[in-house]
Amino acid sequence: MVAQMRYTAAAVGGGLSPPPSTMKVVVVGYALTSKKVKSFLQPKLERLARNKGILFVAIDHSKSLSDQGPFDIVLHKLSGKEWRRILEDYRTTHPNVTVLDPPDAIQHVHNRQSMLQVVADLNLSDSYGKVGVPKQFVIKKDPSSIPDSVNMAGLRLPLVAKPLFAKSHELSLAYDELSLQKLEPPLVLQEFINHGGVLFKVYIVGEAIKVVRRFSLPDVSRRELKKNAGVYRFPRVSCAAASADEADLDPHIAEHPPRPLLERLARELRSRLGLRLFNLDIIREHGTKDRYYVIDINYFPGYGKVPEYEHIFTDFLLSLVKSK
Ligand SMILES: Nc1ncnc2c1ncn2[C@@H]1O[C@H](COP(=O)(O)OP(=O)(O)OP(=O)(O)O)[C@@H](O)[C@H]1O
Ligand SMILES: O=P(O)(O)O[C@H]1[C@H](OP(=O)(O)O)[C@@H](OP(=O)(O)O)[C@@H](O)[C@@H](O)[C@@H]1OP(=O)(O)O
Ligand SMILES: [Mg+2]
Ligand SMILES: [Mg+2]
Repeated sequence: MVAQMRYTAAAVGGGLSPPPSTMKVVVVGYALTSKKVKSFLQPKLERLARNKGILFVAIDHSKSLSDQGPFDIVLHKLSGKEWRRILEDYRTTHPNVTVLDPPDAIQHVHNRQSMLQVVADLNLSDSYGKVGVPKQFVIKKDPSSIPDSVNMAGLRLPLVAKPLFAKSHELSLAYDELSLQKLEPPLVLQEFINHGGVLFKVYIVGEAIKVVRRFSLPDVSRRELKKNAGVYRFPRVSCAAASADEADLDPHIAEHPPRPLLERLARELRSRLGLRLFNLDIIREHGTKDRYYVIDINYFPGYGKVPEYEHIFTDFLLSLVKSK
C-alpha cells in the first residue's frame, strides 16, 4: 500500500516545487531526537526525497501513532520501554507499514555482548579473509572478580573496557588487570587488537554498503605494555572528526577490506540481526593481510556524514515500497 497523499502547499513547505501531480507520494514518518534530525534530515536529503516523491513527516508524540499518517514507512531511533511498546502495537495493527527497524532487533545490538555474538556465530572465513570478534567477557557486578576472571578467560593484555550498554560511549584501555577494579560494571572487557591505528566503518542501508576510514587508537607494543600500568580513559575515539579517508598512510594499513568480504558480512548480519539500518566497525590485525575483527555495531548511525547518503537512502526507501 502506498499512502496516497496529494501534495499540498502545507505538506510541501515553502519554496520547493512538488513532483508531478500523478506521482504517488511515499510518506515516511520519523521519530528521532533533535540531534538526529539535524544530522540526518539535512536539506539536501529532504530536497532529493521530495523530487523522488518521498515526504518526511515528524511523528507527534502527543498523539496516538495510529491517528497519524497514513505512513508507508516509519523511521525511528528513540529509547525507552514505552516507545518500544507503542511501536510493537503499531506493527501488529499496521502490518503494511515498514517499521525501520523492529524494536526487538534493535535491542539486540544495544548490548555489547549479544551485538558481537552474531559475528562470532557466523565464523566467516573465505579466500578473502577471516572475520571474528576479539575475545571478551562481561563483568555484571563485582569488579573485585576482574583479575581472576581475566586470567581464567585467558585474555591477553592490554584490555579495552566498554560499558555493557552501547548507548554509553566511554572507553578505557587497561595495561594491567588490577587497575580494572576501579571501573564501574556492567562492563565488557575485550582484548585490544593492534590494527595500525586505522579502522573501517561500514555503513549499511538495506543492500547498499559504504565504507569510510577513521583514525583509531594506536598500536600498543609489548615494550610499552611492560613499561606501563593503570587504566586510561578516552573520550570519543574514531568520531567523524577522525576521518582518515584523505590521509597519507601506509598502504597496507589504509587498504579497505575486500569488497566481496564486506558484502558477504553485511548480507549475513542483515539477515541474522533482522536490521536494515546499521553500521559496523571493523579492524585488520596489524601485520596480517586478512585477519579481521568486528568491534562494534550501531543501529541507525550517523548517515549524514557519509558521502552521497541522500542518494543511497532515498533509493532504499523507494525500493522498500516497490518490493511490497
Ligand atoms: N578490541 C579493540 N581493539 C582495538 N581497538 C578498539 C577495540 N575496541 C574498540 N577500539 C577502539 O575504540 C573505539 C571505540 O570503541 P567502540 O567502537 O566499541 O565504541 P562506541 O562508543 O560504541 O563507538 P561508536 O561511536 O562507533 O558507537 C573504536 O572506534 C576503536 O578505535
Ligand atoms: O551523532 P553521530 O552522527 O555521530 O552518530 C553516532 C550515533 O549518534 P546519534 O544516533 O545520536 O546521532 C551513535 O548512536 P548512539 O549509540 O549514541 O545511539 C552511534 O551510532 C555512533 O556510531 C554514530 O556515529 P558514527 O558511527 O556514524 O560515526
Ligand atoms: Mg564504534
Ligand atoms: Mg557503538
